Amino acid sequence: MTSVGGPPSDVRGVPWQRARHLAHAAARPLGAVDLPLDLAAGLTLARELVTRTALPAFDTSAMDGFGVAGPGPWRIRGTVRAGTVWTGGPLRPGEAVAISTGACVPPGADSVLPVEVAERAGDLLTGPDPRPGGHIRRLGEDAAAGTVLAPPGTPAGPALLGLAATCGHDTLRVRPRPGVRLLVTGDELVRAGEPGPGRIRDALGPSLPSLVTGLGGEPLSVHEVEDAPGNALAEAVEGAGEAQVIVVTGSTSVGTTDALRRLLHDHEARWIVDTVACRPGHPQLLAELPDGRLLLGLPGNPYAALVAAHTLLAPLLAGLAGRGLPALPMLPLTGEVPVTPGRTRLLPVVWAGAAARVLGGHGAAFLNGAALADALAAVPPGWNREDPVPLIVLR
Ligand SMILES: Nc1nc2c(c(=O)[nH]1)N[C@H]1C(S)=C(S)[C@@H](COP(=O)(O)OP(=O)(O)OC[C@H]3O[C@@H](n4cnc5c(N)ncnc54)[C@H](O)[C@@H]3O)O[C@H]1N2
Ligand code: MOO
Repeated sequence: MTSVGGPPSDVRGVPWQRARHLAHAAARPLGAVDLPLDLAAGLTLARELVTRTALPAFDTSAMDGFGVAGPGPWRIRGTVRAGTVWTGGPLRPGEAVAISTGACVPPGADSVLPVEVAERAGDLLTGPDPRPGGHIRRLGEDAAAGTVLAPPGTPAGPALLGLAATCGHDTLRVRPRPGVRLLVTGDELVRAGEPGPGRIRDALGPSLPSLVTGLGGEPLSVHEVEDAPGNALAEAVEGAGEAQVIVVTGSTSVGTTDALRRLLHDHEARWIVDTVACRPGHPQLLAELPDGRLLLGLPGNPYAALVAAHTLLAPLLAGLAGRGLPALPMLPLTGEVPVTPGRTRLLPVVWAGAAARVLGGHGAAFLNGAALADALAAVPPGWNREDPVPLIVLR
């Protein structure tokens, strides 16, 4: 493919894995903000998570039963419930307290006897000889105070939020979701009902916002942009405002209406990727505008656009959020695997035991396979049938 504006040849026809790395490296992480835990959900840690207290913060009973000192039988001196502290002084050998799971073990108690194995008659307790330390979660046995529990770049998922609360944090320092403005080009597109002759339904306006959200971005708006005449695309790019990323769909190819490459040339954009050696999705592109905004061009064909979003947008948003390049698990493939010489082939797959099975319905304009897929397999050029392939997990 030729392209207007003469991007350097080393960014053209970039190998698929290299394209991912280039997109990730092009992103400078956004500034960090302190947010309450609920608002930090789904964002990315901008600094390490350190526990403020030891975990657990006190010797904790792991069972409902009796805290006992030394071998039995024992005399029960009282009760200690979760949330309270025993104030009756250290237990001496032969003494016990009734204790709840989660309660603070009194000093002197060296194990907890679960209620199921204990026999109580009044304040007399008997039971099997306890294992020293049995059923006690010792102060600091999970982590000492000040331990680093998660590095910067960790997503603030449900477990991390719970962990942060456990550690005594009310807020987290996180990087916000990168804002993404979506510009959908194509005069042939209609937005509702069945399309008439020569017209087709816009498949990308309805699908890209949730895709952006799933990749960690903030979809700001979807604008429909006229192909021609005039400079509607340039105006839309100018007007895209605060967005860190502008995604343009369609207009990536070399037809007379494909204004995007001309626009990048006119704006003296810095090319990062100009076409990727993959199928579909070959014409995708990524460039940095002089004001620092990143502009991503996705091919108009819907499955090609999806593939391209997972190739360039996912690493780009990860980089802006301060995350690492998304990891790609590997599995062998079953089913019919079309290959394209010299190009990575992106194919929809479903989980099939210890392998992934290739689905049909993956023409560049057809989303049927992708709609049913658990993942996209990235089959590299020169692939051997037995080799595991990298997978982009969709669900
Ligand atoms: N001479 C060449 N022509 C084309 C090449 C090429 O290398 N040389 N590459 C082909 C490939 S591969 C693709 S992919 C497309 C990319 O085209 P554009 O990104 O410029 O997109 P359009 O031309 O506007 O549209 C392509 C196709 O997709 C349909 N479309 C567009 N937007 C949407 C949408 N939002 N929802 C559903 N369908 C959409 C559009 O109607 C076209 O059928 O270029 C090839 N051509
Ligand atoms: O590469 Mo196009 O993106 O096949 O349809």
